[in-house]
Amino acid sequence: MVHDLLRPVLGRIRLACVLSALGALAGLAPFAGLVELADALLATPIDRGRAATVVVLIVLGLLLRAGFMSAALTITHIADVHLQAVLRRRMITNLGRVPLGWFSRNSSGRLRKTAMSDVDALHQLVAHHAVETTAAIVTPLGALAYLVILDWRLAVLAVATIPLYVAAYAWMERGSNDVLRKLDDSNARLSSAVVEFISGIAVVKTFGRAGKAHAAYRQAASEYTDFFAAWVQPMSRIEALAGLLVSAPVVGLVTAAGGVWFVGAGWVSPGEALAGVLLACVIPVAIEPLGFGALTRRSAGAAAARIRELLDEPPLTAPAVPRSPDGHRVDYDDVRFAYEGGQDVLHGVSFTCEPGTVTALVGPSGSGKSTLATLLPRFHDVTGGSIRIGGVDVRHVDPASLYRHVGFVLQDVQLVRGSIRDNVALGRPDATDTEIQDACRAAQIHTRITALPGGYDAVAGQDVQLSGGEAQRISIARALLADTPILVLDEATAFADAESEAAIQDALSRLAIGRTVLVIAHRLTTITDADRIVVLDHGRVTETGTHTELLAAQGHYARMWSSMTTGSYA
Ligand SMILES: Nc1ncnc2c1ncn2[C@@H]1O[C@H](COP(=O)(O)OP(=O)(O)OP(=O)(O)O)[C@@H](O)[C@H]1O
Repeated sequence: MVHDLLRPVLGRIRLACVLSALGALAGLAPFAGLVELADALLATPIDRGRAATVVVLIVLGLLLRAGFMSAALTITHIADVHLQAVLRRRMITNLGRVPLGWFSRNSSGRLRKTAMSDVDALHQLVAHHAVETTAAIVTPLGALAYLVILDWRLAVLAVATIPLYVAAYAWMERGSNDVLRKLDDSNARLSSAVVEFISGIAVVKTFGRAGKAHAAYRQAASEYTDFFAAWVQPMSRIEALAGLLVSAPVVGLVTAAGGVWFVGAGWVSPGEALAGVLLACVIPVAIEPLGFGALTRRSAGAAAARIRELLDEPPLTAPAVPRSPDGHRVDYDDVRFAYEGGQDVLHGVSFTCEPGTVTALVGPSGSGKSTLATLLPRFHDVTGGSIRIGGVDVRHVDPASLYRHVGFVLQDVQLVRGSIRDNVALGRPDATDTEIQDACRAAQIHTRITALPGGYDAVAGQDVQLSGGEAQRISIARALLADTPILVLDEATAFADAESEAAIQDALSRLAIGRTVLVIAHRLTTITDADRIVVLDHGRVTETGTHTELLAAQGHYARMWSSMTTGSYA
């Protein structure tokens, strides 16, 4: 999976690995040089010429190592920047094509994490991991090969303490899967206690249960700490001891003692024994990055999975030969729909919105009003039947041009990070200031904007925090300016202050003039003038007609109307 994501930079990473291997080998040259130097200095008389040449070669080796390594890291860092740009571009392109309903399921926090942190998590992998791992493998292998060439016994001596270290680690790791599973369980209990405590804090406090909720969190936290400490304390002692076995002083001491013995036995020269000691000390340090590498691979793997998921999100299907709607009549024809993996929430809904009329969807909470309305701008695609605009199935209209026909003002208004002017002009970036201001006047938000310190240049979310009602009026101004012939509106419910609500209703009425409007009605009082009311219940149309007709029919709507007067319509 990770490999697949790295494809655009694999060639560069491979080149960097070759350079890193060459750097690692060049880094061993000084050790070979030291053997030669020792031989030259211990010779009688001292071989000055050879010693000088060897010093030059040692310096050259060090310079080559630095040169190869920095070239390798430069290449991988450039590759990393390139890959980040490629991945972010691909993510944005794909997110621009996924159905809008996808964004309701996925929080912007999650998206931001993937686009920023997860892409960053690949940095270690691309910029450092391959280069450092190559060096970590080539350095000890090269060192051992060199020692074997000098004398195989030196190679054995150099790695003498490593089997003990591995044995200590294996002993420490025994049964760790079981322990890690228990640790995970304990961690999950702690996380859920934290989430419960934080997300429910308002309710918990209101009902005076803060102490109890806090106690549950404290208990989960102390269980986790106790368990972790019980597992980690003996391990850290063993780890410290095992670490000693591969530490430079211990390795140096063991190899020096062995070296003295080898020289005494006449197997190696003093210079060769010295190289054995030095290289034995280098090996544990050189292989250290291999341990971190596992961690890097694991976290990059998890990040890659999340990135992959975003990139693989299927786009909204686009027609091979797009068709243009003929007029603005909207037909729902036997529409069925089920959310992913769920049961049908709409069971064959049919009705028509005539051009220039207002159609209101009413029904109890959960009856499918929002689902039905948002199928028109293709937040999701129907699972059965069809929705047509001007006689053309919405799936046969080019997605980009669909939004020139259908606009929407929903309750969950998204303001982009930019000036108020940019936010209003989102659908028509070429709009003049006068047009923008006219739209804002009609949407009852102009006066509020001009009262802001920066006016139309104030940046939403930075210079100014707009209330839900204000943000909705901005989105109404946006829809007015975009001037789409068909509109999906979600009637305001959530705003406590009556003035703001009246302003929104007034703005919505202006917006509706002359368009084909489908409005999700949460209260019946606001839609008594609608040209047509479609009553939904459990995903089915139970009645349609005008307010007067439906009251006269004395059916579902009439019952809702009368219960509303007692305040029980949801
Ligand atoms: N994103 C979703 N994923 C799965 N099921 C969903 C989703 N959104 C809504 N539903 C389900 O679809 C059904 C219809 O919901 P919908 O929001 O369309 O009803 P509604 O009439 O608009 O309700 P309300 O007036 O409370 O907004 C409900 O059973 C709801 O649980």
